[in-house]
Amino acid sequence: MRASPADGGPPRVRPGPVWGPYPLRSEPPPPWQALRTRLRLQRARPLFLRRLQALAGGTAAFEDLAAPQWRARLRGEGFEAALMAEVLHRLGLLVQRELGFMPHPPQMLAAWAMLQGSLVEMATGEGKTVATFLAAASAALAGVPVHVLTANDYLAERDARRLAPLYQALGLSSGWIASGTDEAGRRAAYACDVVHAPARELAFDHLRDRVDFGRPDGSLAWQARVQRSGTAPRLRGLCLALIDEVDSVLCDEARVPLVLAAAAPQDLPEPVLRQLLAQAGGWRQGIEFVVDGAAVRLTPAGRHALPALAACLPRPWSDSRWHEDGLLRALTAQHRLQRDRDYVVQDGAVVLVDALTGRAAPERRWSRGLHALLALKEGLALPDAQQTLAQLTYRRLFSRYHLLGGLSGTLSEVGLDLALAFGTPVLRLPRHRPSRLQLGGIRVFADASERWQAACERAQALAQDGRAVLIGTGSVAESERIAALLRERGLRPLVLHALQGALEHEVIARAGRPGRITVATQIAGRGTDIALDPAVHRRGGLHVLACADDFGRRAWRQLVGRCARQGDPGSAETLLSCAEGVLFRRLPRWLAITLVGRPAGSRLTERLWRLAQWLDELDGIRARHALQRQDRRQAERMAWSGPEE
Ligand SMILES: Nc1ncnc2c1ncn2[C@@H]1O[C@H](COP(=O)(O)OP(=O)(O)OP(=O)(O)O)[C@@H](O)[C@H]1O
Repeated sequence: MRASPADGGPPRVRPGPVWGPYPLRSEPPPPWQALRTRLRLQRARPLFLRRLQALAGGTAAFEDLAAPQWRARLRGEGFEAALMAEVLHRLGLLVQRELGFMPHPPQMLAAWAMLQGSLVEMATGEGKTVATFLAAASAALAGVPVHVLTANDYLAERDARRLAPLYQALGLSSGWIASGTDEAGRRAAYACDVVHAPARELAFDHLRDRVDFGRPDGSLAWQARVQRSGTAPRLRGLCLALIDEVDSVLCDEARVPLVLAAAAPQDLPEPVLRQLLAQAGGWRQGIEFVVDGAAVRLTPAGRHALPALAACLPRPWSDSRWHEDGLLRALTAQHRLQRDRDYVVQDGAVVLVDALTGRAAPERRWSRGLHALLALKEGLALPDAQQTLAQLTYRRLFSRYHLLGGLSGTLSEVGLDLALAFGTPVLRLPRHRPSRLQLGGIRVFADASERWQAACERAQALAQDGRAVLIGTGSVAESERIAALLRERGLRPLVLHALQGALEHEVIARAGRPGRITVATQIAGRGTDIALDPAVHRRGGLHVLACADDFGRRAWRQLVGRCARQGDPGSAETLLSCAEGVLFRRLPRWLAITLVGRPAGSRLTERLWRLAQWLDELDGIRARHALQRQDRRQAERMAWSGPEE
């Protein structure tokens, strides 16, 4: 393991912590900290920008940063505005040499604000990758171990590979981790000054350290355990996290528990599971049970039928409470979870599809027998059961970092939520260049088939005109459906979804060509940078067709943000069905139907759709805070026993 900063005396990075051998913050900063940070940023911002301006056209060179006195100044003075302007200007010169463009002032401001403990909203396509590099390199020069966290393997690898020569030029080491990285590779990456990793991988490595060495509090007992084990912890502490698409990680994924599990013998006998599936298969939706959002509930008729069915099972499974619980799960497997929407079958196993990103998540499993029920439903071999070793949520993990920074194009909707949870303000930065996005409004259709037909017609017309088209859908199944309709018209769409994994970058590389139609789930909604062919640029750029019934406001903004990036031209329109998704769930039926056929620019449609999305977001915020409270209570209860973080 590489020496921690504490070995050579802790860097005096202000504001911030004294880095310990494996430092952890015991509690997240209080909410009022957000206000303090915001005021500090507001006060120092003019000075920072003036300094930056004064440096432009000067004789500074990025090679200066290799000199020990710059590192010493950063360690001693911390990330103060005047010094940071000097450092960031020099790092900008390095970016210019390696990538061919000078970072613009909002990118520099974003980097500085993150090092002050702020989250930053920068419009999609404004260059968050470079802003993150500027912050990561500055902190690494100060001797702080940096974790740059992304939503998935593809983005971690893409950014790490692209930025590696820049880190190298500064004499810094960098590494990256993906889901397939082996133990030695992980250890080598964590020993680097900057490591790029998907948030999930880092969280699991932290959990593994927790299981191997106990609570990493730097105490003598902990140090003794580390020494006895003969190996070192994988991570060098939770010092600075820079999270790309921070709202996705801290809000959308906040409710997904990260469970470190080991294989255990299957405790549910296969014949019992098969019987439950058969019983659930004979039940009808609306008669014996109803599907209510994500949950399945029994109707009075269903309850009435329970005792007779329970009696068919052997003891102890015929116990009424166990049977009801098992049957509800079997109903979920039979009727609520759908193949190619909620899960896919890969290499003879059921693989969960992340509802947010549309990506396959092989490391995630449904608990309490549901995964086994799905495998049997699909005629696959029964998977091993899992035993929980440790568990954690992203909110708990990231509240343990000494310094938390992050960027996203969509933060304003959740600014208050994040300030309350992490004590971090959200700084909104202006666009560097005015947006050339042409928003084509929203059209509502009576049902999904009508909408898909309209989307096909529109995509065909635009493709014939030499534009590139991106159609955003809500699921793998929807993507396949519209792709089939397009093929019937003699078109050859590219399809980007959960089943492709490694092919993702190839699809994205071709998506900006003239006449190209790409169909994608939310997989394309974040971080995807579609390079435009010059011919497409001349024709008006990429056109996004958002067929986004279930998209929240942020997911929709991210999808639309795939076009009109960095001052490019681009356009987008939204096609909704009032028979499903957020309009169906949140508006009375009669009201949703009145929106069908209204002109695309209708203010009423726009307002009602936004209201419906806002109600969904509000429910999400409530649920996240309830979970966080529960998480804290659980952690307090379990503090003595070890497995929870
Ligand atoms: N200062 C700059 N000048 C010119 N081009 C830039 C600049 N900064 C970044 N870019 C380019 O802009 C494109 C978008 O950058 P990037 O993918 O980092 O954007 P983003 O803000 O992360 O987008 P998203 O929100 O969609 O993830 C990239 O091709 C990048 O090379």
